[in-house]
Amino acid sequence: MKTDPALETSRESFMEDHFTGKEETPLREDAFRLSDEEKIDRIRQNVRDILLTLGMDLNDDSLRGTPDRVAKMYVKEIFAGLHPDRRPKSSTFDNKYKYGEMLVEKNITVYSTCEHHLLPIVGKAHIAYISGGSVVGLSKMNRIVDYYARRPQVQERMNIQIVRELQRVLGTEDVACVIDAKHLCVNSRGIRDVDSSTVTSEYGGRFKEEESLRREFLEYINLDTEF
Ligand SMILES: Nc1nc2c(ncn2[C@@H]2O[C@H](COP(=O)(O)OP(=O)(O)OP(=O)(O)O)[C@@H](O)[C@H]2O)c(=O)[nH]1
Ligand SMILES: [Zn+2]
Repeated sequence: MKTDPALETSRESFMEDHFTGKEETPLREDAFRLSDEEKIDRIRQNVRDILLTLGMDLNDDSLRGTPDRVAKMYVKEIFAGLHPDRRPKSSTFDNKYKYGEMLVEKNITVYSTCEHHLLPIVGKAHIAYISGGSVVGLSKMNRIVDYYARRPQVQERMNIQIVRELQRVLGTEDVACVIDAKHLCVNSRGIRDVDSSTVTSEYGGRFKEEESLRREFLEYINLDTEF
């Protein structure tokens, strides 16, 4: 594990050049004014109101704990990735073995929540990068996906956020991510098309420039995509 000053500088200049803010989750300025416990208290009451409005009897044994369960689930689980304190610490290592080919971490499970309907998005993310001097622990890629998934999301933004974070951590633009996911707002309600899924991609650096690299990546993850 290391903090290479040259890499730090390249990360900083990368951030200045590329982090435009457009891919940021739209948050209010006072998003973290309330503590988690205060948020849970409020949401518990809000969920209670929704259920009462729907006519549910909250004295029923099975329903009594629902407002509390939902409030805790929102704050501590499915939307926990809104809090910057929960951004995973991604340790990097020297690429001592000089591995110069792409590394692919595929079939990373994605559980997210569609911000339009607050229904689940379930799928797989596939990540590739080419080391520019440092390598990242494999599990950190899964952790980065999980962090950005635990927010109200649209798939396109989540895809870009994952790539930007890995570019920052690795100090290289040569990062790619493809996400294939089912949106329950499409599958279980509305148009109710249970079979459709959504594929998004974000290619940085050499992946954007070199078709052969994109093709190699897609071959590794077995997706046939036309360019
Ligand atoms: N681009 C994008 N759209 C999404 C995502 N998740 C859900 N949507 C879409 O957001 C749209 C919201 O459209 P609206 O017309 O406001 O909502 P709606 O009346 O519930 O639409 P229907 O789902 O068609 O019934 C829907 O078409 C959803 O399929 C996403 O991750 N990315
Ligand atoms: Zn939706």
